[in-house]
Amino acid sequence: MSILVFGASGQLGQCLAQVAQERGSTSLVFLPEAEANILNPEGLQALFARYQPSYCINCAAYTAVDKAEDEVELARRVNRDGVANLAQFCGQHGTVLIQISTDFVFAGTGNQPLVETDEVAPLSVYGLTKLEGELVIPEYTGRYFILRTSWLYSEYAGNFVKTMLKLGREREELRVIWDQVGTPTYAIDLAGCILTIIDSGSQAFGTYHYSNEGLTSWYDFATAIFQISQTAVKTVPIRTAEYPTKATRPAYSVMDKSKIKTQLGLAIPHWRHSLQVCLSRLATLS
Ligand SMILES: NC(=O)C1=CN([C@@H]2O[C@H](COP(=O)(O)OP(=O)(O)OC[C@H]3O[C@@H](n4cnc5c(N)ncnc54)[C@H](OP(=O)(O)O)[C@@H]3O)[C@@H](O)[C@H]2O)C=CC1
Ligand SMILES: Cc1cn([C@H]2C[C@H](O)[C@@H](COP(=O)(O)OP(=O)(O)O[C@H]3O[C@@H](C)C(=O)[C@@H](O)[C@H]3O)O2)c(=O)[nH]c1=O
Repeated sequence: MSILVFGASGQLGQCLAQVAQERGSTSLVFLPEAEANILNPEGLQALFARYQPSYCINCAAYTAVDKAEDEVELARRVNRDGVANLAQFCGQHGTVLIQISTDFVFAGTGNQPLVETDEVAPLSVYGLTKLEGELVIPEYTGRYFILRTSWLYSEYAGNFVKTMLKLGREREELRVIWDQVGTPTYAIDLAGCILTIIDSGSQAFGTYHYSNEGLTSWYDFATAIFQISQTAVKTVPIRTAEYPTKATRPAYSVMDKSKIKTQLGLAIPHWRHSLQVCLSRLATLS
């Protein structure tokens, strides 16, 4: 059995490589973007013909949330058209597609944990194009898992935790938004979830929510990062309006994970526990 991983050099792609190695999973094929551009149908056709994959994990995406407001067409090509290309080849080859999506498909105007069937209404170009990527998949295949996740961080690539650690060392004071509430997700845990889905051979296709357990604000998340890493920096809670950004983010994007926990029997770690794991790994790397 072979499992093709697209976007292998990104954050989640690298986490998948780490977890696959830890679990001794040898079926994953990590494809560099030069060989596996999801916007290149000829290249994809050759890869699918060569590997005849049982699963295709799409970690490739346009993820620069603010920049996407100015690069709408590029974001749409990667987040919608690239996904359509993969879904088409998956449909033709009987491959199960595992697509990663985002809490940013929601407007976040509520205050109750979001379930998979809740109304979507993205506030940003990134969120809209990720939603378009979700919607295009069933046009080509019914054999897919869409995993919506939120606030990914890890030892790899750029993310909020690494940004806070860097800024915490450089500055005396940091101002961080406290009126956006969600749940951080350690990308290593998400990678484990993806491999568990594959190992289970589950045919319960559809859309699922996955994050760590619990909820927090960016401010409380930053405070926890500094407390656990023993970084001495003053952290000031501010409102969203005091931190203007090009893209609008949802104010409340906590996702309910009952569906994935029930279907797969998953035990999901609390965000604070996983943050401790990540920070201790980062400390050994520095
Ligand atoms: N990061 C987060 O906080 C969250 C992410 N997600 C979703 O999780 C998934 C993984 O995110 P994450 O790993 O953090 O993202 P990254 O930005 O770290 O990785 C995305 C990867 O996709 C690559 N890529 C871009 N365009 C193409 C293309 N045309 N063909 C092949 N590869 C391409 C990028 O390469 P390059 O760098 O060269 O452009 C990059 O290596 C994405 O679907 C994202 O939308 C969901 C919720 C939260
Ligand atoms: C650096 C910084 C950010 N912030 C705020 C801005 C923003 O609301 C929040 C997070 O900022 P970032 O730019 O790190 O993260 P952002 O790009 O908004 O993260 C999102 O990425 C995409 C890909 C997703 O899919 C989402 O789930 C989410 O993880 O923190 C502060 O308040 N103070 C600061 O010093």
